[in-house]
Amino acid sequence: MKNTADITVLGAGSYGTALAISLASNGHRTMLWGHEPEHIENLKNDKSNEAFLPGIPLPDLLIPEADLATALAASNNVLVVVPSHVFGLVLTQAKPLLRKDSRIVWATKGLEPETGRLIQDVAREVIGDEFPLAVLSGPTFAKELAAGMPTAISIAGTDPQFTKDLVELLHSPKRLRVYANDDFIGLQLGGAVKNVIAIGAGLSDGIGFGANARTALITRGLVELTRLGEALGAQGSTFMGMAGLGDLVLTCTDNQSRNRRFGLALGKGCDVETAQQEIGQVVEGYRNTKEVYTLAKRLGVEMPITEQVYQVLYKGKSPVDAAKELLSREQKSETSSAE
Ligand SMILES: NC(=O)C1=CN([C@@H]2O[C@H](COP(=O)(O)OP(=O)(O)OC[C@H]3O[C@@H](n4cnc5c(N)ncnc54)[C@H](OP(=O)(O)O)[C@@H]3O)[C@@H](O)[C@H]2O)C=CC1
Ligand SMILES: O=C(CO)COP(=O)(O)O
Repeated sequence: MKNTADITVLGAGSYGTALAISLASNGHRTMLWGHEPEHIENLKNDKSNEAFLPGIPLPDLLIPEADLATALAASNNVLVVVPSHVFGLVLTQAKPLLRKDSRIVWATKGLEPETGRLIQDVAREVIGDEFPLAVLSGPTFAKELAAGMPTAISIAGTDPQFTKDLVELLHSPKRLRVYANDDFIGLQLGGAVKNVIAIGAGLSDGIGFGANARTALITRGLVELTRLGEALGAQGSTFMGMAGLGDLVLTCTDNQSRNRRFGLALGKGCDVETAQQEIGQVVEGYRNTKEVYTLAKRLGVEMPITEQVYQVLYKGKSPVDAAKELLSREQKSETSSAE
């Protein structure tokens, strides 16, 4: 009993801990693995994750664990919640320790660094084809989820039974509404692209533009996401749900979003490095911008907002010049898919 769990979470940062708290609060024995033994020791001693979610108690059914082999032996359900740039690395470390019946789900939002491939491609390359895969995504600030505030997410995967089991594990009639979705690609893409648009919304607000500009960015950002998604084989309707519109609205409008705060700081004149340091947690959108830009170029999909955010982050363009370029684009039909 001691070393078994209903689910193991890999990644003891803010979101991994929030999801582990949620699962344990639902009555499921949940092992939470983190790569820093000292951090895990602190979790055990403090019975909270003071570094990432200060003041929020860890339920008794949440078991912090520093040994990856022990964590992976404990359960066949493995929820990966590390930043996208280390997803492949963590899965490579996990591979020899996985059980034959392991099933892998991730809450990581992003694409593979440099190539812009979907996380599913990274997973398949590292662990092969035999393990069921799934993704969970949606508008979920870790702090609110951990505090038990009402939240909704979506889950999709390669194996309907795994998706169903994950919904059962995570769903709580009191706190967390979980929707099953059948668009595995769409759910992976939404979380990556919204990070880029959230930086764009932050840039706009940082410059001093208003609600009109922010809302136009959200709306046209949704068009960009849908266009890219459809080119990859996702369903356009997915992006009207939690992993598209839902997450875009959340992260473009609320300062809990690190991506939005990053954009805000740049819009006010801060440089990339200082802005990242001040935030102190992962700003996925910084890398995602390059990844989404690369993917869009490869597929020949036009994404003007992404292109301008890329120019600001990687080419030294000023946020004001990027805004001017977006505004001065040629006139066009709002609904034309041939833009
Ligand atoms: N926070 C949120 O509200 C949400 C986050 N997400 C997504 O969840 C993912 C994780 O983000 P989040 O938890 O917020 O990020 P944080 O920055 O809060 O935490 C990241 C965690 O990953 C750990 N980590 C870094 N490198 C490695 C590694 N090589 N092996 C193992 N662990 C490692 C970090 O450890 P260390 O501190 O030692 O570097 C840290 O504990 C991201 O893709 C994010 O987009 C999705 C929805 C909501
Ligand atoms: O993905 C998130 C909320 O759904 C978290 O957003 P940030 O990474 O911008 O903080």
